[in-house]
Amino acid sequence: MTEPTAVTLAYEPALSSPQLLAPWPGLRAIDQALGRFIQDLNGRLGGEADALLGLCAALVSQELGQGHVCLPLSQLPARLAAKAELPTDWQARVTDIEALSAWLRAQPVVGADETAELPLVLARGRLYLARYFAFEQQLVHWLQAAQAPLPLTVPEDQLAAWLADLFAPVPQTVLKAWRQARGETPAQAVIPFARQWLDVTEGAELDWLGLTALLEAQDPVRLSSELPALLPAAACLNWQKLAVATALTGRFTLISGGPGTGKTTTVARLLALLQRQALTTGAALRIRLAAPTGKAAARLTESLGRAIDELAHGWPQVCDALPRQAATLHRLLGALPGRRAFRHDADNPLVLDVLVVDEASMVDLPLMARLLAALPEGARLILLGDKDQLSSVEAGAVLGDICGLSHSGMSPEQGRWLTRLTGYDLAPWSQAAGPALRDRICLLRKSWRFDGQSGIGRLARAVNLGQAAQVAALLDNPPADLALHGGEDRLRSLLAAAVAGYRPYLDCLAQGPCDAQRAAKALALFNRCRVLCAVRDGSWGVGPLGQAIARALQQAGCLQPEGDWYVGRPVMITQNDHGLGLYNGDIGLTAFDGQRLRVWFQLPDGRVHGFLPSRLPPHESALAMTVHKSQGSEFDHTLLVLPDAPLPVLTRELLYTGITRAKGRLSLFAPRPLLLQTLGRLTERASGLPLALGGAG
Ligand SMILES: Nc1ncnc2c1ncn2[C@@H]1O[C@H](COP(=O)(O)OP(=O)(O)OP(=O)(O)O)[C@@H](O)[C@H]1O
Repeated sequence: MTEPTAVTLAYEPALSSPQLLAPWPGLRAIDQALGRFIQDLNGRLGGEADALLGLCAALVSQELGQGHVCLPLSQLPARLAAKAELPTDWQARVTDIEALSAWLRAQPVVGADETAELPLVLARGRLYLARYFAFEQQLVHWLQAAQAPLPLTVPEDQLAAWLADLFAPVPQTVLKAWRQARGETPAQAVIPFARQWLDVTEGAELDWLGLTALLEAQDPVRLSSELPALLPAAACLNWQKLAVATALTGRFTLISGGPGTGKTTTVARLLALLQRQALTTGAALRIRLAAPTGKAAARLTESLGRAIDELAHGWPQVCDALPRQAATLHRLLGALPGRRAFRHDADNPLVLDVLVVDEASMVDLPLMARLLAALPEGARLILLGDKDQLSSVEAGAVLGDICGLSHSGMSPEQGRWLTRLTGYDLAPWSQAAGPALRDRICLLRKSWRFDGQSGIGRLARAVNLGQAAQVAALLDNPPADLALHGGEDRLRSLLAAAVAGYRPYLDCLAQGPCDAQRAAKALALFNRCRVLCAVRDGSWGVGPLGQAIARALQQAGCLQPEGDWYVGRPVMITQNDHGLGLYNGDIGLTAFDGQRLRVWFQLPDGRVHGFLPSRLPPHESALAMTVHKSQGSEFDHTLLVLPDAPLPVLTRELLYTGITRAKGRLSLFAPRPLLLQTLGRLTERASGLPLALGGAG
């Protein structure tokens, strides 16, 4: 997103009405031009070329530049109040929202929906550029149609048995985990253990002595046969299992969860169940996997492949019929050079029965609308993502908007159906009133990756909930996997940590001429550590820090930066190149192949390929990258850097996204007060989607 600059909004003097506006902070040249165009057009269409209308249009355009889909009219008075020199009657014209709506509706350039083919749309109390309203409507219509339940093709009790099989605890795994968890006092360890590993709900009354004895016996056969009697289904709850059951009955399923909550594990089981159902009654389903970036597609390929392998022993034929290769959304849809449209659209739909899209929080409104348009009639869509991460770079917060509908729990009918399938007691999670779409949303709530002692997991949760006291306690007394460098010498600490973290990949590249195998190893080593910045500009931004790190690596003798291209330079692609198969966000390493320098990338199909630097699409150095660009990636050691003063981009979502990129260790380089202040800043993106889908506006 480009930083807005202050410009003067001046309207064509030939037109009537107040022509002014003196410098209006934050409006870009493009916003100003659009405002002027719409104001003029209104005059030409027989209305009044009113500067207030021009300003409204300019503000909508400005909002889009900041990720909002529309301008809620209720926000106009506050916007105008921020400005002292206004025509005296303007404040009065915008404070009465009903009168303002009526006035806007009467303008020739303003339509009530996208069918009017006018540049602006006023709907849901919000002013839109018509194109964006059309995108939003497309989503609303598709999602509403997808709410209709799909008929089951195999009997319910058969599905319940398959589900139970998919989620049955693996005795060896449970017993191994128990050996690690039991400690000195098994009687005390059993309750937290049962909650973490056996899906027992909080407060459930069970035969704890009997369960402890069974676990202590360490007999897998006994565990399999005796566990069901000790653990009645009504005392258990597994959100992953509910997500799989949910996906059976609808065209649309959204699964959201933080890192390690089992989204991939769940989708592997879900696809297995859908495929088994299909194979029992007819032909196999055509399933496709996709993600917004090449990196995210490669991760999905890898992690889903692993999850399918884990299932394969029990469901071999079904697993053979599951896909293992994910593509980028742009490749799936068939990007056309230089155009926003895709080869696949409503007239040329994709050929598939089920589409899984991972990292869906990164998908913006226009791309989501184009994706839905390209889905064939009757196809199922499964979105995976983390609703608490940063929203897409471009306008919209589709995943977050839809997830917001789940605040009212599930409908009682849905609760009863899921109880029939799982035996769980879902009455506490059911609520009569609420939007229909909430039944298609599944939130995974338990992390399987970060154990209770993990500082990263605890910090991520506390940040996500805005719990300043817990965050402060963790920072003051950090567990082994967390470190805060908040003092004056934090740049020195950061450079030392970056040198230590990047040295292994540079050593690997220094061992000899680079081929695909060495490049793959170096890329894997580079992925172990990453410096992530909250901002692009300023001394703590990506550019200056990247240069400082390069100098520190040079002083340490592991990098010889000469000219633009040198061995060890990591670069990130900033613009898709479908011909080469390189996508925005892909990261490559420069290395000498014995004859010339090449930049080596891992492609979504797993191959590693070296490109001549001159052939690369637009790119930038990547010794430091922004948190935004890191979405969809994870690193063993994440070095997260905040600037030294508050900025609008510093939000809770940004902090959470940065923290959750860390798998094993997180080092924070930020003043402590700024970190705590950031917790209180939440991103809000204006959109009419929740209201249109029956949620709170
Ligand atoms: N129900 C489960 N029982 C046992 N282990 C599980 C379960 N669900 C997930 N795991 C384990 O937890 C880890 C994380 O799971 P998974 O990769 O599916 O999570 P994710 O939400 O997709 O993670 P990411 O944040 O990387 O997208 C994996 O090692 C997986 O095997």
